[in-house]
Amino acid sequence: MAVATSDSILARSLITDRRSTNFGLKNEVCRGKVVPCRAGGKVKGKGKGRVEVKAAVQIGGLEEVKKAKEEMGLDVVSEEELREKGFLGMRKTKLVCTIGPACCSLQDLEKLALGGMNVARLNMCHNTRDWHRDVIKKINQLNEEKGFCVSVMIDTEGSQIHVLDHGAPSSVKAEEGSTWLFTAQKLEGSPPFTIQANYEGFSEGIEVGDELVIDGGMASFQVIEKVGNDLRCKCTDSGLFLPRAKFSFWRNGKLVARNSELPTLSKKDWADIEFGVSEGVDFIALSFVNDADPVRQLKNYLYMRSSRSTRVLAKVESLESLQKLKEIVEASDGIMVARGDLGVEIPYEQIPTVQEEITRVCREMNKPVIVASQLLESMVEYPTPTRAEVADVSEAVRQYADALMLSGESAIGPYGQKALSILQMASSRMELWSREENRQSILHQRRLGVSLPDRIAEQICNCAVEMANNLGVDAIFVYTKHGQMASLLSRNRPYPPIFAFTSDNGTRMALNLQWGVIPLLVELSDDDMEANISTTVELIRRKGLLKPGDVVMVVSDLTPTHINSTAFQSIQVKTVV
Ligand SMILES: Nc1ncnc2c1ncn2[C@@H]1O[C@H](COP(=O)(O)OP(=O)(O)OP(=O)(O)O)[C@@H](O)[C@H]1O
Ligand SMILES: CC(=O)C(=O)O
Ligand SMILES: [K+]
Ligand SMILES: [Mg+2]
Repeated sequence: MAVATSDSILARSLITDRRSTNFGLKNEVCRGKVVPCRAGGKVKGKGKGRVEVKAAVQIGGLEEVKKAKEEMGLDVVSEEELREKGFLGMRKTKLVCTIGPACCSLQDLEKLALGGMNVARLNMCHNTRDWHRDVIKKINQLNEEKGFCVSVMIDTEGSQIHVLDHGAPSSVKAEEGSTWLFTAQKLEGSPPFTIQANYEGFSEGIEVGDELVIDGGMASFQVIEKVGNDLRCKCTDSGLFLPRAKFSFWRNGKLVARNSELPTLSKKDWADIEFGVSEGVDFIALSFVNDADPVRQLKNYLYMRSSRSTRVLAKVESLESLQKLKEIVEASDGIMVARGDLGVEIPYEQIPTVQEEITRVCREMNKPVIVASQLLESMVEYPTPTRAEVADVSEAVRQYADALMLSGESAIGPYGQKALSILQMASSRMELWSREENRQSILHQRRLGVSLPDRIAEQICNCAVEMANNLGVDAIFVYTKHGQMASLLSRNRPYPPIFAFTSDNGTRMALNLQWGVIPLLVELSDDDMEANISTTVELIRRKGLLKPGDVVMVVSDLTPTHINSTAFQSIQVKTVV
């Protein structure tokens, strides 16, 4: 298959390559007549356009178009966005909100859904299972009754050395020069100058002279004496102990790595996972993954439980996980760059480059990536973000992260909805900017590498996106069972949005996390691709969202059940009439 430097060559090479069975393409690759155009040229009807694409089938006029079930189509938020901003104006970067006491009522959840929340995250570190169950119930209710499409993620507690909740007051101050006892012994109440750790072995291997850092720099201590398993420490840099403050130990400027001693999946985590499976959550995010083993273990478990539609995300938040990044990405269904805890384990100044690297590896290996923590941290208290926070959000969007996440900003802050609208506006703005930037220096797919197992599907999607960008089509329609083709298209970060039609609800909810993908649940035929195309185009057209002259690129990978059926993998360009 030719990789061309201009759309016309690409388009013609696709059209003339009708025999391309050696590439696994049994169907026609592309239908239509293409004349040369400049990159970014817009295809619209016949007028003065430099490109003319004729639809092989007159969409909309077909008698056999099935009456699509309204309730299964487009979610209300995407529909409204499309109506207001058109195809190109649709936001591509997905938004995750952590649900906490500040936003757990049905009304608050609805406002977040309306504000563009794609995934609701429940952090199992906090609150009771009944509380989490109640939130999940409300989200399901909103999806079913009001036409939203919000996926649910649970985030495990994982094992980490931290300060036990010390009850009121919520924070304790350590002054420089003061001496403190750190212990894992169970104590009555909160004795002064004493800090309780959650893990008995917290001081194993720690020596006098080591530095003990709280929350990655909130406060620092020097170990001056070891008494049994307890540590007596002198405060060298004053600061606060917040609830569940994290410990890290440093020696000669290097982290004394401790995470590998702790299980990634504790008994409580397994119980939380069991809870998540029984509640039918869409994603399970594993905290403190150090290598691929716990990810594989959980995926096997889900397979055995016949809960294959639950996707497993690995949180990268330890030094160890960075050393095993590729195997973790490969084993998981997606990654979260958990910058909060990562900042406890590596020096702050390394976070931006580490984030960029993780984002790059995920895209190369075709796994969605969430950038999380402190995106708009000051909004936990204040109604406006700092300019630096907006710049950080925009940088993550420019890096083409699949999703951005709010933590305390939505869970406990009074300005959660506003924080969400800032993520939404900042992403839309930066997406527009990057699109313009890319038009000038077209991103070559070579940069993505060719590392994926399904090379045919990968190549089809790469070419389809290049063609879609060059032709300036309005939307890409893809028909997919497990979401593979939709995610391969998303990986290329096309200019137009990707409407992914699937008959599998698990696939629909998982695709909610993928950049630029609008997942729709529809009944699809395994054998009749033309019927699928006309049904779905009609679904969007009847809502008044596709107009005559709009151009849709159609990509499919549905495997037919009839051996003689020709529909296989195909790219088609269709003009709505
Ligand atoms: N369900 C909840 N109930 C009460 N408080 C919550 C809840 N979820 C989050 N919070 C609060 O919001 C803050 C930020 O939430 P978040 O869950 O993102 O914490 P985190 O420490 O970044 O995550 P992790 O524990 O996974 O590292 C927490 O410190 C906690 O106070
Ligand atoms: C999100 C999370 O777990 C972190 O940033 O540490
Ligand atoms: K967690
Ligand atoms: Mg964390």
